Amino acid sequence: MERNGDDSIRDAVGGQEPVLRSSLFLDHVGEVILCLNSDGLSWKLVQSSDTDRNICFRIKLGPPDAADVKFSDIYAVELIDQGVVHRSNPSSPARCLLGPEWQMHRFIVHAVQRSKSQPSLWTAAMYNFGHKDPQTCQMWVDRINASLSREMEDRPKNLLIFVHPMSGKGNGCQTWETVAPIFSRANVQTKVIVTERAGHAFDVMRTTTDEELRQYDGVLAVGGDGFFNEILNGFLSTRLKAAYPPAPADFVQSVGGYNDFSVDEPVADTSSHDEDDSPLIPNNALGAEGDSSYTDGDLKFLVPNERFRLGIIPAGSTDAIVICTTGARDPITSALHIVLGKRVGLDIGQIVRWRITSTSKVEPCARYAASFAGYGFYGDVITESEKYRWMGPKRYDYSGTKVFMRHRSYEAEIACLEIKAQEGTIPSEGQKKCRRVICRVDCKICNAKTAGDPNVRGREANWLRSKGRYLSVGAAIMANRNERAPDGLVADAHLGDGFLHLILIKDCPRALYLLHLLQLAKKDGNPLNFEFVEHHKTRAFTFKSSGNSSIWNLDGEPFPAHQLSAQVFRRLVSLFASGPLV
Ligand SMILES: Nc1ncnc2c1ncn2[C@@H]1O[C@H](COP(=O)(O)OP(=O)(O)OP(=O)(O)O)[C@@H](O)[C@H]1O
Repeated sequence: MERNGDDSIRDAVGGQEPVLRSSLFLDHVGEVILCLNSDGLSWKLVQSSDTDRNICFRIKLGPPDAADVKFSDIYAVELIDQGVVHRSNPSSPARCLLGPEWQMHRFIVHAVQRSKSQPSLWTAAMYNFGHKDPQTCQMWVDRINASLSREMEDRPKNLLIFVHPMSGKGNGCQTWETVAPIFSRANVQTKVIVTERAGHAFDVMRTTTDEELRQYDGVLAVGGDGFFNEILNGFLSTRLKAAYPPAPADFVQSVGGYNDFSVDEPVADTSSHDEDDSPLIPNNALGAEGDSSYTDGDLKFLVPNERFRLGIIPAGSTDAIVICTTGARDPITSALHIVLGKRVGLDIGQIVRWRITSTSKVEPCARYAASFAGYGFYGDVITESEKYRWMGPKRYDYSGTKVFMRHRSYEAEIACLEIKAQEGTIPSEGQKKCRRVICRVDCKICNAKTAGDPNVRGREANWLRSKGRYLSVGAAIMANRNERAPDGLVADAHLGDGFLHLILIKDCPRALYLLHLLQLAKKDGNPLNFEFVEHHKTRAFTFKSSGNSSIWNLDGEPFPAHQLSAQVFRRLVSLFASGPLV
């Protein structure tokens, strides 16, 4: 059957009828038929592959003849000055087909391109189209912008940005300068604060009025996990109204006088976009009216708040939160997640210190952690590494080795809330057994509307207890993948399932502990499969040291605590990210 021009256009757009089409010139490709479809743009080279015009000595020249870009991946479109449009790729090693250059009126479509070998790694692609008629370019820009307006609803327009200049290798400002053009192209207004000292971002976040905060769609940290933790704590310290974590009766008695312990189910099932689809939030984190968003009239900013998101542009020494939430440790990838308005709900751990030392008086102090809380080895490494900040990221290797050689263990009492065995897992089809599922984009476990564990309520709560000498106690709120632990501390921990993973490493010979650490450092390793390792998936735990002083590590920052209790708030904050494509 004879094919006409419209058939080939329909082929180029996947069979659907385009809303608009024109013949334009695409830089480094040639003359293309550009189509505006309901979900994006597509184009096809005029008179292309049948004559193999852009294949020279079997070498493919330039971008593909036909391609498409979804509106959901386009973050900006702009008219630019009249200028050169190249016919084919001049940077190609084979330049035999390099045609003429044309002076044209032009517009650029800015979009995300995913790496084929590593889909979590995104680059900012530019498609430079030209036409001799400026009106045609203007019309395309207007039509694309009109189509993008539907996508824009969830994209940020105004952001508060904190830059830690000394983060990681000391290039926080440089990292921000690299990604700033992405924000200006996407028309995002930014207020940038370069921090002058530790605690600066915390103070600003804590003291910014709710009314002022409402002007922003979110707050970004250009820095590492510790810096993000500072912003998170400044944000939550005055805004989250929550009861203390649930605890066993003897623990409550030991810190006597505080009755505000939550023994209710710590999560409520509501959902994200309609009434039945807002974030899964702690009952006890709701405002007095039980409303989880802004209250009209009093301009109060209540948490959780789904519209308002936090974000991270990685510039730190570890960047585990970014790796777990975007799948890449790359500032450009993170910036693109942010301007495209990606969203993922993050579980947040609330850690309440009751006593700093065994002799100090009871003074509850709540802190929040997004990724990890650890004691023993982890607390010692962070304490030691603070002395060597000048070394940059290498300080962790140096301090880790020193602490490993010391091989100290600590006596402590730990209790964690028992959960039903199948909670947070997806039953395999046709099988009774539950399979382990790694958290990734559109994770079914994180999006599941579970009602929580009824056993958590009141007196039915069952506490599992452990007492002895430990090399470390770790509570992983997310997998904590990083360059030293490619699968993280707990490979199948989830970003938004409402659980943390408590890992108790009991005292054991140094050689065995080394085996555990080596498994952690290995891809597809099995660090939890040792007799001296106890692993509990839980919603809450308590800890009491038998020694005098002890240091915890919260998201990579030291936190002295002799006695503490902790709980997880399911999807308490929203982050500009979509989860990793692991
Ligand atoms: N201008 C500043 N000068 C000194 N310290 C700062 C400044 N701004 C922030 N800080 C502190 O530096 C600490 C560490 O920052 P950050 O997390 O960015 O770097 P990192 O420790 O190198 O990275 P990571 O946490 O990923 O290991 C934060 O807790 C923060 O309080």
